Amino acid sequence: MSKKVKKEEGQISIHTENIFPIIKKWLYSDKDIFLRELVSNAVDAIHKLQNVNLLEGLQLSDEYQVTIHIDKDAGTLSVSDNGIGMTADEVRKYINQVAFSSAEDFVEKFKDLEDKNQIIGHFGLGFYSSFMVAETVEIRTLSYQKEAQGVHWICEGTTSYSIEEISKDQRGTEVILHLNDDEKEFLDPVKVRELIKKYCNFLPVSICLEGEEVNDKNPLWTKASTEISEDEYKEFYRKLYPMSDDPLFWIHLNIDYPFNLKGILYFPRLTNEFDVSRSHINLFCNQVFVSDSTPELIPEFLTPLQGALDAPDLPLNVSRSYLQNEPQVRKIREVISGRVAAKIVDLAKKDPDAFVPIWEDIHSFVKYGMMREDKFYDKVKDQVIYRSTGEKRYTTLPDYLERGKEQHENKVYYANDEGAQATYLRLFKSQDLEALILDAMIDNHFIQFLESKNKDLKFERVDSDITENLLEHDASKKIVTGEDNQTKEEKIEKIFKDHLDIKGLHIRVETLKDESVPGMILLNEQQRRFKEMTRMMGQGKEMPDLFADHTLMVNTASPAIAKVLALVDDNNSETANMLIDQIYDLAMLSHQAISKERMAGFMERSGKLLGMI
Ligand SMILES: Nc1ncnc2c1ncn2[C@@H]1O[C@H](COP(=O)(O)OP(=O)(O)OP(=O)(O)O)[C@@H](O)[C@H]1O
Repeated sequence: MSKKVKKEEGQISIHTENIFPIIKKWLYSDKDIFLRELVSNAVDAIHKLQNVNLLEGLQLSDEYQVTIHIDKDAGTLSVSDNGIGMTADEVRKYINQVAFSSAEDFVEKFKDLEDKNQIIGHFGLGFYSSFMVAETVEIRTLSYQKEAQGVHWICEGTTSYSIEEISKDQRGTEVILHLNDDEKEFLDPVKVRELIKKYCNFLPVSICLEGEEVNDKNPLWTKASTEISEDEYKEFYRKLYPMSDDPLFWIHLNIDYPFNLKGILYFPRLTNEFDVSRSHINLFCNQVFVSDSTPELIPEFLTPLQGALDAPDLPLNVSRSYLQNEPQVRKIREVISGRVAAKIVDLAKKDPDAFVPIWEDIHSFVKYGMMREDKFYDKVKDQVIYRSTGEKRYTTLPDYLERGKEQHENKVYYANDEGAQATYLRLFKSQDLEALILDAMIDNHFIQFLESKNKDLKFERVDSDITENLLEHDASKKIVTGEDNQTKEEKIEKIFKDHLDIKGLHIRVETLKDESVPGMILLNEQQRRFKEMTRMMGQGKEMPDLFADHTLMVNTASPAIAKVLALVDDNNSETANMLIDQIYDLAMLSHQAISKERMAGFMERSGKLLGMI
């Protein structure tokens, strides 16, 4: 029981005389948080009373509430609670000694520190932060204890305080801030409401401003996922991110061991306006908002995740450097990565068709995550799906390889530009060969990565070589013609080589099963990849020419090639050469790689050829 005080004046036990101005100046930029601190203290006081209530069976049955009151005439803002209250001794102990000695520690520790931003996170500001906006602070409090006497404490922004007994009927504490002249914005209910919404929106106790409850006491993450409908998840998302489209999927975390972590993480629908490079998670500590910029809590590849995380074991004034060095934060990241992987597996297995549109939105992140984290790779690798030219629009890699086992064991044919590689894809299709479409920015790296993970696996772009399956192997077609003892193939090769005098161009003559394509360009897979990589990395430097080395594959099955031969036999080399140029230019055009010089010739020649029909 506290000893009786009539009126007492004393010195707050701080040795650093100028502590108030120093801290005020240092913390100026983040002064809003005083309201969060006071409301958190009020909620704590209510929790303490609830605990005592349970332990001592007091059966205090009031509606617990924190009330914020603005008195414009008096220039005050007050935060009241009907919590546990304080006796005079407790005020001396917790306010004069505890609150102020932590302030003193703070000054001692950081007085030489240059970077002010680092300071805020290190210090539990607590009650003391009131002095950032108020010169004079009063506390009026009545302890829950029987026969407790009301206490009035006042401090006018110096190290002096006074404390005296008052009559107070209602249990609990009222903290009254006499706002400084330049802090009158905190007398505006709109501003105060905005601050409560920001910092205290999900606190578990009613917070009232001007007679109205402002907060949502039971945010969705505090409920069991089994009790929440899909619509409720979406509604909560809209509450956090108004104006956003529905999220793609979400994960509800409810972890008690080895640490406490609750929350709902949403994978958003990504639009052009969405900034994928910064963190979007709201971090809470026991439902008190802490920060919306804590990229350390989320694996880098999951930066787009949105939602709320409540980590009660982390300090309220959490700092960047704390998060970077805290082993628990690493574990949180691992848990999140594991849960996202599990969710992806679940979505893919449960409804493969519904998974497709989700995959289209998330695949780049998943692939990036697989390259960054082995564990993540192992968990999701069998769920990765690829767009395919086959009957089913999407396939997994094992399924694709299984289907093509006879024709191309361990080899994956792919296209990364359906337009430019249309001829090749058509050829593949005509022979019932399936190719995958890997046309995202990340796919170049991802292919390389998959090959390094699976030593037997080879990816070949459809235009990198002519697969055996597309070739006609009929020996009778290789019969020697004419007097010069050449095969038809040798003859065609010579005609093309003699006329197309282009640097780095090789001619290869084949007979395809399909006769519709007279010629196509082949680019060696490894050379092309190497050049593409060099291009990607060598910004500003001279770019390697992807076509410095290329092969024109001439298809003897095509009537156009037969025509070239006939024209040569007829000694009409002028028209034969026009056809050869046209075949080469068309093949280059399909790669969008025809040179400016050749383009003019191509257009002119096309006109002439049309006139000859
Ligand atoms: N509204 C209140 N009702 C009852 N006790 C209070 C109230 N506000 C503050 N106190 C007491 O004063 C102490 C000091 O408060 P202060 O906010 O400075 O630090 P804290 O809440 O302990 O820690 P933090 O720095 O994390 O806020 C509290 O621990 C509590 O015992």
